[in-house]
Amino acid sequence: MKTEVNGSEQASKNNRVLIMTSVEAEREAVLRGLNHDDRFDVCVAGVGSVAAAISTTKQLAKASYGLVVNAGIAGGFEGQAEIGSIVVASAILAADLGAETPDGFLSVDELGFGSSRISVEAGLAAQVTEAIRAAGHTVSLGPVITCTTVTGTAATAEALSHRVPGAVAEAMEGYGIGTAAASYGLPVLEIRAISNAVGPRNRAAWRIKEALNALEAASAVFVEVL
Ligand SMILES: O=C(O)c1cccc(C(=O)CC[C@H]2O[C@@H](n3cnc4c(=O)[nH]cnc43)[C@H](O)[C@@H]2O)c1
Repeated sequence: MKTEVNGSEQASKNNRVLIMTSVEAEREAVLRGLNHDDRFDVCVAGVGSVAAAISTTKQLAKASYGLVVNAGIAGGFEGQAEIGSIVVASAILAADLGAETPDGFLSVDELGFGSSRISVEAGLAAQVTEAIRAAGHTVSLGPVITCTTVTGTAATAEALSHRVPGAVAEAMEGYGIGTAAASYGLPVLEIRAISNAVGPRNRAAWRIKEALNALEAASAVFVEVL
């Protein structure tokens, strides 16, 4: 739709935001942070890229948005994102989409079958990061990887951080949600709160409550910047 502003015709911007989480507990944390702002729809995507891509596509077919955000909890890479902190993706990468060879991993890009990378709006990601920091929270901006399998050994954690230098966090839906958003020509962001360290499996050490509190705090910032 075009509107007349100060005598010049400008495209009116759709300011509605679709936020996709993996599970209901994350959705509730985001809703608490948003404080009933009706510019935002918050939907459960399911776990894993495929479920998330399908759910996102279905929601995008039902209503019109200007931005899609994947929000939830995640594993943080050692030295990059501590438990209870927040990460904002500078890019979303499908880190295990490709082929294993005796000489190492080949991404789908290297295989010539597409792209394992979803770009985010760099300016907006930086703005959200700054706003979260200004609100007094610990936040890192960096690549967030999407994996089909939650990492459970130090060897896999190390291989992934070599594969994606500077990766700050690992989750399971960003690439699927980003692919759905891109198919509608929409920008995407991925914002996660860290519940556990990426490495040897220790489910008892996951700090889900702490991460959900951080996710709620990050979501309160969305109201001002998105
Ligand atoms: O048990 C609960 O109360 C609970 C509450 C909220 C979320 C959960 C989940 O298990 C969410 C699964 C979701 O979390 C992401 N995630 C978290 N840590 C990792 C990780 O180390 N590696 C990969 N993914 C991680 C992921 O996106 C899952 O879909 C439970």
